[in-house]
Amino acid sequence: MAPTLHPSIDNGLTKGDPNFSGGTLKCHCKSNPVEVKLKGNVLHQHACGCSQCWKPAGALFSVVSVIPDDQVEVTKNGNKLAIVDENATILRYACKDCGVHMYGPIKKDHAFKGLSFVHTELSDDKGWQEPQFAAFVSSLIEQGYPPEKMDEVRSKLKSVGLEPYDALSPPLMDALATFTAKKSGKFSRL
Ligand SMILES: N[C@@H](CCC(=O)N[C@@H](CSCO)C(=O)NCC(=O)O)C(=O)O
Ligand SMILES: [Zn+2]
Ligand SMILES: [Zn+2]
Repeated sequence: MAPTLHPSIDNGLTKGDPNFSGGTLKCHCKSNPVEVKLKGNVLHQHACGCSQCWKPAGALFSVVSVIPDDQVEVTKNGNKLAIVDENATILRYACKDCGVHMYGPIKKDHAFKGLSFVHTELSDDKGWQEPQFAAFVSSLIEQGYPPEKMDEVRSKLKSVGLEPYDALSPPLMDALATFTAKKSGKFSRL
């Protein structure tokens, strides 16, 4: 049987709306849910197989994207939020009651500083950018997934139009590498 990647990609992707202007994320709490308003559409939406991104129950992958920090506003029950790991690059703010990650800014010196990681499946609004690729696919194995089933996972990702990578996509990896080269002064030698 084909593996369950994520409910929003298992049966094919839903195209986003290029004119979409944002919406509200809600955590899974039945009462007093945390709400986060996103004042625009997201960028670089992707499936992520890493161990740190929040995944819904039963899913192998997270679906995660970024949005500029100034387009993120906690609008309800922000007192329920706490940072999952203060030492991580992405400071993931999760609901202390249901565990859902609501937003994750990067505050340290980094190529993606100024962007927050978010999960648009927490919103009922329609039009969010569709996933563009699959990242950190081999990381599934680190979490106990059988290596011999990885061909099946990669085939299923490809069948829905998601190119599998074992890190981020090449343009994003190039952006990270460019940042590193600039920081270390390597560009001055070229
Ligand atoms: N094998 C590790 C990889 C974790 C990892 O590097 N994750 C990336 C992508 S998260 C969204 O795309 C990352 O940038 N992490 C920084 C952070 O999480 O703070 C694993 O599976 O844990
Ligand atoms: Zn909650
Ligand atoms: Zn991740």
